[in-house]
Amino acid sequence: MIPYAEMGYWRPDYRPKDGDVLAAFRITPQPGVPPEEAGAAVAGESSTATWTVVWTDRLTSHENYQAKCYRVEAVPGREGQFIASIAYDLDLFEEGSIANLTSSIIGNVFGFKALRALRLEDMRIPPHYVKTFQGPAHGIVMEREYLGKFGRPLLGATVKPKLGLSARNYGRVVYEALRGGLDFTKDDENINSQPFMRWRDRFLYCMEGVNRAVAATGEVKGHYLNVTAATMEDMYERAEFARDLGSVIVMIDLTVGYTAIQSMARWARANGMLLHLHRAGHSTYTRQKTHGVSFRVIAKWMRLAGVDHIHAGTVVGKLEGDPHSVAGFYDTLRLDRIAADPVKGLYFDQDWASMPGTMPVASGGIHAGQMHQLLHHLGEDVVLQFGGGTIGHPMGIAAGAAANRVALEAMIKARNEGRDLLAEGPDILRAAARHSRELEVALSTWGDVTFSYESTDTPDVVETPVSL
Ligand SMILES: O=C(COP(=O)(O)O)[C@H](O)[C@H](O)COP(=O)(O)O
Ligand SMILES: [Mg+2]
Repeated sequence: MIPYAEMGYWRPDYRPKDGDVLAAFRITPQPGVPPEEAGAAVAGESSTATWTVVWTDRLTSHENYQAKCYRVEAVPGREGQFIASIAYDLDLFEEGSIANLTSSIIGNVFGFKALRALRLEDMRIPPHYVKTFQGPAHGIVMEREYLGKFGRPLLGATVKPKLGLSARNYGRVVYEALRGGLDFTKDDENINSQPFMRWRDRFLYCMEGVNRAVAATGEVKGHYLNVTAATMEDMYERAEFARDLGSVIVMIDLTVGYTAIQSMARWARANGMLLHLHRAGHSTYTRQKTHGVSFRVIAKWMRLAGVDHIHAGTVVGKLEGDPHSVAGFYDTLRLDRIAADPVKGLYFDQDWASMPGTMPVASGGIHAGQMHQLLHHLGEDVVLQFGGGTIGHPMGIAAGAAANRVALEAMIKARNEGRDLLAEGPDILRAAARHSRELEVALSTWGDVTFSYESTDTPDVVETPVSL
């Protein structure tokens, strides 16, 4: 076997071009494999190479098409781990196709024997390639304009229990939560069209709940109707029915796959519907810190693919995610130009070339008592999604919704007055609760609930000095 480094995939002299796609891989070579050879192998296997030289290379502009590992650096404090920086010529990828991009970048290479583990930490998508994607069907600015809601995070709730409610009872939860003060309710990731509630019945009762809540409050409201299904034909049928019923938003799960997501994004733009993406399944490959794909890369791909919303972590809730890397995910989704920042796990500068932003959704074990932390960490352009933290309220669902709305508005007012949310947050909440029995009960029920139980996860903070 000819070493990949000798085949031209290790090129420490190479200077990336503006139009190159760049990737930062965390590599853990097998014992005895030099890190430069492991980096070259990743470059080779994710671009043109096979295990030996083939004569047909000479029929192509081979050197141009070879991905180039141009830097390998040891990760301080993590023995045996290195960051390999790899550049890919733009000609290697089909325009506007996440499927094609990923078949190269994460295609074969994660099973490669020369490596014990491999993690795709970040990518730089050059504006030349960004411009070939549709991007979010509408984006954050248009979403706010459609909804007429400005200056605060949006509020939502996932209907619980996840499975088993009949359509009529499900629609009652939607109505109660929306009339109580939320902007959105949401199907859970695994609600599709099961025997206990078929999709058409769910859509009808949910939209009845939405319409009654709109009439009662005078606000635009929505329910994310999950159109995830076995085939594109089924998804289109469900989405069209949602549109015909007057829904402002539909939802899909990450499990449907990249091509289906891009198709639904195109449909959502053509039909004036917001598109919500639940990242169901992502932790199977994002959570391990030495193998898999970082969620910041998934976030980047999904902004390109064209979703308006994506679940991106909460910092304080029940699910994994440290504050620095969650900040990196939110920046990736919302900002137009992002500077490399190793503390946030951002390895490269990223220029989105005015592609609209995707609204991050914070969901998973959050409640009104954390409102100061949520606003502090996550900012304003975010959907705060309280499932148990609405539907579990002792006074009922509408009361749970009201508690969240009062807590949010109190916190926005305090922020606008320049108060220190983290230091004064609990006092601000207690003061607001003097005028809101719903918030008072929410705080006494969940005020002490935190999910800071010892996590054995290594924080996903980047210790490497790598930046472009
Ligand atoms: O059902 C919920 C939250 O319910 P609850 O509010 O009752 O905890 C969402 O599916 C998860 O938050 C997904 O996680 P993530 O948003 O991290 O992808
Ligand atoms: Mg869920």
